[in-house]
Amino acid sequence: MTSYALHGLYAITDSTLMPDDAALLEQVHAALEGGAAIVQYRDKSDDSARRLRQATLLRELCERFERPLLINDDLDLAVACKAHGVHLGQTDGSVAAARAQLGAKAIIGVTCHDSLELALQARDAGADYVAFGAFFASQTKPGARPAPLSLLPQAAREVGLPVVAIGGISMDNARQVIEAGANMVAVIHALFANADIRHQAQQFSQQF
Ligand SMILES: Cc1ncc(COP(=O)(O)OP(=O)(O)O)c(N)n1
Ligand SMILES: Cc1nc(C(=O)O)sc1CCOP(=O)(O)O
Ligand SMILES: [Mg+2]
Repeated sequence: MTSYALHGLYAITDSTLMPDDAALLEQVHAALEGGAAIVQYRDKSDDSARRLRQATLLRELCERFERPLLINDDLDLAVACKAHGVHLGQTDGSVAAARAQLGAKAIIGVTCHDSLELALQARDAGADYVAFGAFFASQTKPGARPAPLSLLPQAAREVGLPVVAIGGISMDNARQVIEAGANMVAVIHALFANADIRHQAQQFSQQF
């Protein structure tokens, strides 16, 4: 497996904004053309056939661009579709189990909310990046627990892993989290609800 840069725009799919396979592929294609560095397939449905089909299509698309596809929540799906990694929330399973299934070169990311302590635990468990948020009000996840910008310089100094900022990131505020220490911005609404996804991805990518 190629080794990928954990830096730049981290595009996360949304099944409401991309209701079918064609929309999903077209929108992610535009994000990749615009420079998205990482793609995450995030689908909360229980339609396992659709999830496997879409994740496999996305993995093939990402490979054409030499960018990694990560699967949200679901290690079994990551294995089944031969994804390049998995993103785990605090109740989505252990880094050790993901590493054992996906191998040494897989990218494993962990949600750490607003907690440096959780990030240090994720690092010690073998994570490849840590994600903090929500830094701003999120349309996708309105109830997300808020995280302060002051966490980012601390994490950049103390964790020693690439840091992702998530939650309400837009072109109006991306600069703030990057200047505070984020290596990647994870975006759903401000990217995929935009009429020109390719241009928006370019704009985000140029912030780095
Ligand atoms: C890059 C990134 N960061 C955070 C999350 C959120 O993960 P989690 O807390 O498990 O919440 P859900 O996304 O599963 O609702 C993420 N998916 N990606
Ligand atoms: C999936 C997710 N996790 C968050 C967290 O804070 O952990 S915020 C969030 C939603 C991100 O979407 P948008 O860019 O539309 O706000
Ligand atoms: Mg999760």
